[in-house]
Amino acid sequence: MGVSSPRGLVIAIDGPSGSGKSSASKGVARALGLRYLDTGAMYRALTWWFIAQKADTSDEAVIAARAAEPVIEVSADPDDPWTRVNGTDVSLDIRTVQVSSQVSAVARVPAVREHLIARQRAIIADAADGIVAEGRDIGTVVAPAAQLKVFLTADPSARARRRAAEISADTAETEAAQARRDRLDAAQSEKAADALLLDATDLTLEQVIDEIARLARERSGLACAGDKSS
Ligand SMILES: Nc1ncnc2c1ncn2[C@@H]1O[C@H](COP(=O)(O)OP(=O)(O)O)[C@@H](O)[C@H]1O
Ligand SMILES: Nc1ccn([C@H]2C[C@H](O)[C@@H](COP(=O)(O)OP(=O)(O)O)O2)c(=O)n1
Repeated sequence: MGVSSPRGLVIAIDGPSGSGKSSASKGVARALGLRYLDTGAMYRALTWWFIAQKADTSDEAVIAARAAEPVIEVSADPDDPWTRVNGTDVSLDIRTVQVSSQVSAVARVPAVREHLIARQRAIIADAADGIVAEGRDIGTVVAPAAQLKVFLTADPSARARRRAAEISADTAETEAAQARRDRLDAAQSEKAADALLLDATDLTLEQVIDEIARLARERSGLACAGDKSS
Protein backbone atom coordinates (compact mmCIF):
# COMPACT_ATOMS: atom_id res chain seq x y z
CA MET A 1 0.00 0.00 0.00
CA GLY A 2 1.54 3.31 -1.05
CA VAL A 3 1.10 6.53 0.88
CA SER A 4 -0.53 9.30 -1.17
CA SER A 5 0.72 12.89 -1.10
CA PRO A 6 -2.20 15.20 -0.33
CA ARG A 7 -1.79 18.82 -1.41
CA GLY A 8 -3.56 20.26 1.62
CA LEU A 9 -3.07 20.16 5.34
CA VAL A 10 -3.63 16.75 6.90
CA ILE A 11 -4.44 16.54 10.60
CA ALA A 12 -4.40 13.08 12.20
CA ILE A 13 -6.39 12.58 15.39
CA ASP A 14 -6.08 9.20 17.09
CA GLY A 15 -7.05 7.90 20.49
CA PRO A 16 -9.28 5.49 22.38
CA SER A 17 -13.06 5.23 22.33
CA GLY A 18 -14.82 8.20 23.90
CA SER A 19 -11.77 10.44 24.09
CA GLY A 20 -13.58 13.00 21.90
CA LYS A 21 -11.99 12.31 18.50
CA SER A 22 -15.15 12.63 16.41
CA SER A 23 -16.46 15.76 18.13
CA ALA A 24 -13.06 17.44 18.17
CA SER A 25 -12.26 16.48 14.56
CA LYS A 26 -15.56 17.85 13.25
CA GLY A 27 -15.04 21.07 15.25
CA VAL A 28 -11.50 21.55 13.97
CA ALA A 29 -12.55 20.82 10.38
CA ARG A 30 -15.33 23.43 10.66
CA ALA A 31 -13.03 26.00 12.26
CA LEU A 32 -10.35 25.61 9.58
CA GLY A 33 -12.54 24.91 6.54
CA LEU A 34 -11.18 21.37 6.11
CA ARG A 35 -12.82 18.07 5.15
CA TYR A 36 -13.46 15.35 7.73
CA LEU A 37 -12.87 11.59 7.74
CA ASP A 38 -14.27 9.23 10.39
CA THR A 39 -12.37 5.98 9.76
CA GLY A 40 -14.13 4.24 12.66
CA ALA A 41 -17.42 4.70 10.77
CA MET A 42 -15.96 2.64 7.90
CA TYR A 43 -15.03 -0.27 10.22
CA ARG A 44 -18.46 0.02 11.83
CA ALA A 45 -20.21 0.02 8.43
CA LEU A 46 -18.42 -3.14 7.34
CA THR A 47 -19.29 -4.78 10.68
CA TRP A 48 -22.95 -3.73 10.29
CA TRP A 49 -23.00 -5.32 6.83
CA PHE A 50 -21.53 -8.61 8.09
CA ILE A 51 -24.14 -8.73 10.86
CA ALA A 52 -26.90 -8.03 8.29
CA GLN A 53 -25.48 -10.90 6.20
CA LYS A 54 -25.69 -13.13 9.30
CA ALA A 55 -21.96 -13.78 9.00
CA ASP A 56 -19.96 -14.94 12.01
CA THR A 57 -17.79 -11.89 12.77
CA SER A 58 -15.37 -14.06 14.77
CA ASP A 59 -14.62 -16.17 11.68
CA GLU A 60 -11.50 -14.47 10.33
CA ALA A 61 -11.45 -16.44 7.05
CA VAL A 62 -15.02 -15.41 6.15
CA ILE A 63 -14.37 -11.79 7.13
CA ALA A 64 -11.17 -11.65 5.07
CA ALA A 65 -12.79 -13.26 2.01
CA ARG A 66 -15.79 -10.87 1.92
CA ALA A 67 -14.19 -7.62 3.17
CA ALA A 68 -14.37 -5.87 -0.21
CA GLU A 69 -17.94 -6.96 -1.09
CA PRO A 70 -20.04 -4.05 0.20
CA VAL A 71 -19.70 -0.51 -1.16
CA ILE A 72 -18.96 1.69 1.84
CA GLU A 73 -19.21 5.46 1.49
CA VAL A 74 -18.66 8.18 4.08
CA SER A 75 -19.36 11.90 3.84
CA ALA A 76 -16.34 14.19 4.21
CA ASP A 77 -18.52 17.15 5.21
CA PRO A 78 -18.15 17.91 8.96
CA ASP A 79 -21.59 19.59 8.88
CA ASP A 80 -23.31 16.60 7.28
CA PRO A 81 -21.55 13.37 8.26
CA TRP A 82 -23.24 10.20 6.99
CA THR A 83 -22.29 6.61 6.26
CA ARG A 84 -23.78 4.46 3.50
CA VAL A 85 -23.53 0.76 2.71
CA ASN A 86 -24.55 -0.22 -0.82
CA GLY A 87 -26.39 3.10 -1.08
CA THR A 88 -28.37 2.74 2.18
CA ASP A 89 -27.86 5.29 4.96
CA VAL A 90 -26.63 3.40 8.04
CA SER A 91 -25.40 6.42 10.04
CA LEU A 92 -27.48 5.49 13.09
CA ASP A 93 -27.42 1.69 12.69
CA ILE A 94 -23.62 1.55 12.97
CA ARG A 95 -23.70 3.06 16.50
CA THR A 96 -25.62 0.22 18.19
CA VAL A 97 -24.17 -1.86 21.05
CA GLN A 98 -24.34 -4.89 18.73
CA VAL A 99 -22.01 -3.24 16.20
CA SER A 100 -19.75 -1.74 18.91
CA SER A 101 -19.26 -5.16 20.51
CA GLN A 102 -18.23 -6.86 17.23
CA VAL A 103 -16.34 -4.11 15.39
CA SER A 104 -12.94 -4.87 16.99
CA ALA A 105 -13.06 -8.48 15.75
CA VAL A 106 -13.68 -7.27 12.19
CA ALA A 107 -11.17 -4.41 12.38
CA ARG A 108 -8.31 -6.67 13.45
CA VAL A 109 -8.46 -8.81 10.27
CA PRO A 110 -5.48 -7.81 8.04
CA ALA A 111 -7.49 -8.03 4.78
CA VAL A 112 -10.08 -5.64 6.25
CA ARG A 113 -7.44 -3.13 7.29
CA GLU A 114 -5.67 -3.34 3.94
CA HIS A 115 -8.90 -2.72 2.04
CA LEU A 116 -10.22 0.13 4.20
CA ILE A 117 -6.84 1.82 4.63
CA ALA A 118 -6.49 2.03 0.83
CA ARG A 119 -9.92 3.71 0.68
CA GLN A 120 -8.99 6.09 3.51
CA ARG A 121 -5.76 7.11 1.78
CA ALA A 122 -7.67 7.82 -1.43
CA ILE A 123 -10.17 10.03 0.45
CA ILE A 124 -7.31 11.93 2.12
CA ALA A 125 -5.50 12.35 -1.20
CA ASP A 126 -8.70 13.71 -2.76
CA ALA A 127 -9.12 16.42 -0.14
CA ALA A 128 -7.21 19.16 -1.95
CA ASP A 129 -7.87 21.80 0.73
CA GLY A 130 -6.94 19.49 3.58
CA ILE A 131 -8.67 17.12 5.95
CA VAL A 132 -8.97 16.10 9.58
CA ALA A 133 -8.86 12.29 9.74
CA GLU A 134 -9.63 10.45 12.95
CA GLY A 135 -9.29 6.88 14.15
CA ARG A 136 -6.68 4.67 15.76
CA ASP A 137 -3.83 4.40 13.23
CA ILE A 138 -4.04 7.62 11.20
CA GLY A 139 -0.74 9.06 12.45
CA THR A 140 1.08 5.73 12.37
CA VAL A 141 -0.23 3.94 9.25
CA VAL A 142 -2.89 5.74 7.20
CA ALA A 143 -1.23 9.16 6.95
CA PRO A 144 2.22 9.02 8.57
CA ALA A 145 3.18 12.24 6.72
CA ALA A 146 0.35 14.26 8.34
CA GLN A 147 1.58 17.75 9.26
CA LEU A 148 -0.12 17.58 12.65
CA LYS A 149 -0.74 14.46 14.72
CA VAL A 150 -2.69 14.50 17.96
CA PHE A 151 -3.22 11.54 20.27
CA LEU A 152 -6.33 12.44 22.25
CA THR A 153 -6.88 10.73 25.59
CA ALA A 154 -8.97 11.11 28.73
CA ASP A 155 -9.34 9.08 31.91
CA PRO A 156 -11.34 5.88 31.32
CA SER A 157 -13.98 7.05 33.80
CA ALA A 158 -14.40 10.42 32.04
CA ARG A 159 -14.63 8.72 28.64
CA ALA A 160 -17.25 6.26 29.88
CA ARG A 161 -19.26 8.98 31.64
CA ARG A 162 -19.37 11.13 28.50
CA ARG A 163 -20.28 8.20 26.22
CA ALA A 164 -22.95 6.90 28.63
CA ALA A 165 -24.53 10.36 28.79
CA GLU A 166 -24.52 10.57 25.00
CA ILE A 167 -26.34 7.26 24.45
CA SER A 168 -28.37 7.28 27.72
CA ALA A 169 -26.67 4.10 28.95
CA ASP A 170 -25.44 2.90 32.33
CA THR A 171 -21.96 4.31 33.10
CA ALA A 172 -20.56 1.14 34.73
CA GLU A 173 -21.71 -1.05 31.82
CA THR A 174 -20.33 1.45 29.33
CA GLU A 175 -16.98 1.51 31.14
CA ALA A 176 -16.77 -2.32 31.12
CA ALA A 177 -17.53 -2.46 27.37
CA GLN A 178 -15.02 0.34 26.79
CA ALA A 179 -12.28 -1.53 28.69
CA ARG A 180 -12.90 -4.62 26.58
CA ARG A 181 -12.70 -2.60 23.34
CA ASP A 182 -9.56 -0.76 24.54
CA ARG A 183 -7.93 -4.17 25.04
CA LEU A 184 -9.04 -5.57 21.66
CA ASP A 185 -8.06 -2.39 19.78
CA ALA A 186 -4.67 -2.01 21.49
CA ALA A 187 -2.68 -3.57 18.63
CA GLN A 188 -3.74 -0.83 16.18
CA SER A 189 -4.00 2.08 18.62
CA GLU A 190 -0.43 3.17 19.15
CA LYS A 191 0.51 6.80 19.55
CA ALA A 192 2.82 7.92 16.73
CA ALA A 193 6.23 8.97 18.07
CA ASP A 194 5.69 12.47 16.66
CA ALA A 195 2.08 12.84 17.85
CA LEU A 196 1.22 15.39 20.53
CA LEU A 197 -0.50 13.87 23.53
CA LEU A 198 -3.60 15.83 24.52
CA ASP A 199 -5.39 14.79 27.71
CA ALA A 200 -8.99 15.99 27.55
CA THR A 201 -10.03 14.80 31.03
CA ASP A 202 -10.21 18.34 32.41
CA LEU A 203 -10.80 20.20 29.15
CA THR A 204 -14.10 21.22 27.59
CA LEU A 205 -14.72 20.19 23.99
CA GLU A 206 -14.30 23.82 22.98
CA GLN A 207 -10.88 23.96 24.64
CA VAL A 208 -9.79 20.79 22.81
CA ILE A 209 -10.93 22.19 19.46
CA ASP A 210 -9.24 25.55 20.10
CA GLU A 211 -5.96 23.89 21.05
CA ILE A 212 -5.85 21.62 17.99
CA ALA A 213 -6.84 24.50 15.67
CA ARG A 214 -4.12 26.65 17.24
CA LEU A 215 -1.51 23.92 16.70
CA ALA A 216 -2.70 23.45 13.10
CA ARG A 217 -2.38 27.15 12.32
CA GLU A 218 1.08 27.16 13.87
CA ARG A 219 2.15 24.11 11.83
CA SER A 220 0.73 25.28 8.54
CA GLY A 221 1.96 28.85 8.86
CA LEU A 222 -1.64 30.06 8.63
CA ALA A 223 -1.75 28.48 5.18
CA CYS A 224 -5.13 26.79 5.61
CA ALA A 225 -7.28 27.49 2.57
CA GLY A 226 -10.74 28.60 3.61
CA ASP A 227 -9.81 29.34 7.24
CA LYS A 228 -13.12 30.46 8.77
CA SER A 229 -11.69 31.75 12.04
CA SER A 230 -10.74 35.29 11.04
N1 LIG B 1 -13.70 17.52 26.25
C1 LIG B 1 -14.95 17.05 26.38
N2 LIG B 1 -15.69 17.40 27.44
C2 LIG B 1 -16.95 16.90 27.59
N3 LIG B 1 -17.55 16.05 26.75
C3 LIG B 1 -16.85 15.68 25.67
C4 LIG B 1 -15.53 16.15 25.42
N4 LIG B 1 -15.09 15.59 24.27
C5 LIG B 1 -16.11 14.81 23.82
N5 LIG B 1 -17.16 14.87 24.64
C6 LIG B 1 -18.42 14.11 24.51
O1 LIG B 1 -18.07 12.76 24.73
C7 LIG B 1 -18.80 11.89 23.86
C8 LIG B 1 -17.82 11.03 23.05
O2 LIG B 1 -17.13 11.88 22.15
P1 LIG B 1 -16.73 11.39 20.69
O3 LIG B 1 -16.26 12.59 19.96
O4 LIG B 1 -17.81 10.59 20.07
O5 LIG B 1 -15.48 10.43 21.05
P2 LIG B 1 -14.71 9.38 20.13
O6 LIG B 1 -14.91 9.78 18.71
O7 LIG B 1 -13.27 9.50 20.57
O8 LIG B 1 -15.27 8.04 20.46
C9 LIG B 1 -19.69 12.79 23.01
O9 LIG B 1 -20.97 12.83 23.60
C10 LIG B 1 -19.01 14.15 23.10
O10 LIG B 1 -19.94 15.20 22.97
N1 LIG C 1 -8.57 3.77 12.22
C1 LIG C 1 -9.35 2.93 12.93
C2 LIG C 1 -10.60 3.37 13.42
C3 LIG C 1 -11.38 2.49 14.12
N2 LIG C 1 -10.94 1.23 14.31
C4 LIG C 1 -11.78 0.23 15.00
C5 LIG C 1 -11.55 0.20 16.48
C6 LIG C 1 -12.83 0.68 17.10
O1 LIG C 1 -13.22 -0.14 18.18
C7 LIG C 1 -13.86 0.60 15.99
C8 LIG C 1 -14.86 1.75 15.95
O2 LIG C 1 -14.15 2.98 15.91
P1 LIG C 1 -14.83 4.33 16.37
O3 LIG C 1 -13.83 5.40 16.18
O4 LIG C 1 -16.16 4.49 15.73
O5 LIG C 1 -15.10 4.02 17.89
P2 LIG C 1 -15.41 5.06 19.04
O6 LIG C 1 -16.30 6.13 18.49
O7 LIG C 1 -14.08 5.62 19.43
O8 LIG C 1 -16.04 4.27 20.08
O9 LIG C 1 -13.13 0.56 14.77
C9 LIG C 1 -9.71 0.82 13.86
O10 LIG C 1 -9.33 -0.32 14.09
N3 LIG C 1 -8.93 1.68 13.17
